[in-house]
Amino acid sequence: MEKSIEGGGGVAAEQYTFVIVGGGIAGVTCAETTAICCPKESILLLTESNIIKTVANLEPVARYLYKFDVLERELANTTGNSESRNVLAPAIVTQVDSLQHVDAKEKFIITTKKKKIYYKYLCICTGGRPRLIEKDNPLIIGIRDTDSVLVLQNKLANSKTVVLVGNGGIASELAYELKGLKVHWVVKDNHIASTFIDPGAAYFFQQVMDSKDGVTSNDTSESIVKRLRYDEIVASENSSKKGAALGPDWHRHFDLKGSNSSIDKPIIHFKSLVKSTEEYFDAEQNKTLLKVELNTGEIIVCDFLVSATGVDPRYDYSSEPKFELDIEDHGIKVNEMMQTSNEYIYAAGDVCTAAWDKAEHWFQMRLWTQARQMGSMAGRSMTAHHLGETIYQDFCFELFGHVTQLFGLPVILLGRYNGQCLGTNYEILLRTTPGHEYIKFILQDGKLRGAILIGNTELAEMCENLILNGIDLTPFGDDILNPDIDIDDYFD
Ligand SMILES: Cc1cc2nc3c(=O)[nH]c(=O)nc-3n(C[C@H](O)[C@H](O)[C@H](O)COP(=O)(O)OP(=O)(O)OC[C@H]3O[C@@H](n4cnc5c(N)ncnc54)[C@H](O)[C@@H]3O)c2cc1C
Ligand SMILES: NC(=O)C1=CN([C@@H]2O[C@H](COP(=O)(O)OP(=O)(O)OC[C@H]3O[C@@H](n4cnc5c(N)ncnc54)[C@H](OP(=O)(O)O)[C@@H]3O)[C@@H](O)[C@H]2O)C=CC1
Repeated sequence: MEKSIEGGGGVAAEQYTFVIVGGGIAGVTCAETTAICCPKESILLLTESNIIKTVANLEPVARYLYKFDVLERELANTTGNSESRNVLAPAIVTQVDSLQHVDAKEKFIITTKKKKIYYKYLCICTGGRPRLIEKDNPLIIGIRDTDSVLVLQNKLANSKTVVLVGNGGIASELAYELKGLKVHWVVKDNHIASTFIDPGAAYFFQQVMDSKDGVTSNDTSESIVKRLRYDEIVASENSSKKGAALGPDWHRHFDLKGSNSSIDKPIIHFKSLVKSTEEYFDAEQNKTLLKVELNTGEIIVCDFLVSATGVDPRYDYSSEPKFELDIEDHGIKVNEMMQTSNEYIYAAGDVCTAAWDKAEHWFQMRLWTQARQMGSMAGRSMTAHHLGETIYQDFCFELFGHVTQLFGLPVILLGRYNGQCLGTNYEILLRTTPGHEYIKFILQDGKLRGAILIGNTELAEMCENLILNGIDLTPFGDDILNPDIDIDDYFD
C-alpha cells in the first residue's frame, strides 16, 4: 500500500509501487491491467484532468479485431489534493495533478502541486497534442479534447466560412459533419482521407457524399471486380486530376452546425497547401477575419481555420536523465515490452514511438486501439518485471487492425492496407458496389498482405487468417472476391 515518507527539506513524500501518468485510454488501461496483475500493490493514476477515459462495450469484430466505446468518467473526488478510488478498480488511487519532473536516478516525480512521489515503476501515458500549421493564433484551432470542441462549437455559432486543413481522421470526420456554413477543405493530396484510404475508396466515398440520401439500401448497382498492378494504380492516379483525446462518435455529442441550413457539402481544394495567413479587421462585420492564401494562389477569407494536421507526442515535463526520443516523430522510444531507455520507466499510447523490430503485418498509428493495446502491454510488463516473471509481447502486435467509421460507413483496415512499405511489387484486387461496399485486397507474391473493407465488413476474420497464415491465393485468381462464391466458407 502507498505510504507517506520524509521527502527531504521537511516535505512529505508519497511512495507507490506503480505510478501511471495520464487519464486517457493508454493510462487507464495500464492502471487497470496493473491492478489485475498485482492487486495487492499500491497503484497511483496521476492525471491533470478529473475526466478520465475508459473502454466499454468491448465487442469482437473478428478474431483479433475489437470495436469498443470510449466513455468519459468523472473522478468522484475532484478536490485536488485528496485521492479517489471509486471509479476504477479498488486498488487504484487517482490524483488530479500534473507531472512536472521525473528524477529517474532517485525514482521519484515532482508534480505541479509540488508533491514528491516515489515509484518503483513509472508508466508515462501523456498522449499527444494537435500539430497546428501555426501556433498561438486564436483563429487557428486544433481538435483534441472536449474543451477544444467547445471552442469549435462557439466559433461555429457566429461564423459563415471555415477553412479545414488536413486529410486524415479529424478532417474527414469534420468535412462530413460540419453543416450550415461554407467549409473550404484544403487537401494536400489528389484525393480525400489519404491517411486511411486510396484514391479508389475516396472516389467511392465522394459518390456517397454526393448522393443526396447517402447510402440507399435498395440501390441495385452491380458489383465490379478488378485486378490492378501497382504501376496501373499510379498511372490512373496521375491521369485524373486539455485532457484526453475525444472518444468515438465525439461529433454526435456536439452540435456542429452553422446558421445557414442550405449548405451541407464542403468545397474541396485538392493538391493545395496553406501558404500564408493574415488577420484583418472587417469593419462591415465588426470582427477579425482570417485571410488564407493557398499555394495555388487562391485566397479564402474565413472566420477561422481548423488545423487537423496530425498529433505530436506530448511531454511538457522535464526528466533527468532525458528519455531517448525517436528522431522522426519525437515520441518516447519504447521496446517491445513498452520499456523506455530507463528500465523502470515504461510508456504507452500516443506519447510513445514503437522502436522494436516490428512484425511483418503491424505498424504504429496513433489510434485508441493501439493506445489500449500498448497500455495493457505496459501494465503486464511492469508487473512481470516486479514479480520477476518472463512474458512475451502480446499477439495483437502481429497484425495492424483498425475498426472505424468514415463518412457514415463502417470501415476495417487490416495489415498493410494501403501497400505501406511494400514498394511497387504488389497487386490490388478490388470489388466495389457503388454506394454499398468497397473491398480492396493487397496481394504480394500471391499472398494477402492487407485489406480495406468499407460498407461490408463480413470478410474481416477471413482476411485476418489469410494475412497471418500467408496462404498462396494464386490458384483462386479473382474468385477470391467473386460475390457469387462464398470464399469465406472455404477458408473458415
Ligand atoms: C477528434 C479525435 C477523434 C479521434 N477519433 C479516433 C477514432 O475514431 N479512432 C481511433 O482509433 N482513434 C481516434 N483518435 C485518436 C485517439 O483518440 C488517440 O490515439 C488515443 O486517445 C490516445 O490515447 P492516450 O491515452 O495515449 O492519450 P490521450 O487520450 O491524449 O490521454 C493523455 C492523458 O494524459 C494527461 N496528461 C498529459 N500530460 C500530463 C501531465 N504532465 N501530467 C498529468 N497528466 C497529463 C491528459 O490530460 C490525458 O488524460 C481521435 C483523436 C481525436 C483528437
Ligand atoms: N476514424 C478514426 O480512426 C480517426 C482517427 N483519428 C486519429 O486522431 C489523430 C489526429 O487526427 P488528425 O489530426 O486528423 O491526424 P492524421 O495524422 O490522421 O492526419 C493529418 C493529415 O494532415 C496532413 N498534414 C500534415 N501537415 C500538414 C500541413 N502542414 N498542411 C496540410 N496538411 C498537412 C497529413 O498529411 P501527411 O500524412 O501526408 O503528412 C494528414 O493527411 C490521428 O492519430 C488520427 O489517426 C482522428 C479522427 C478519426
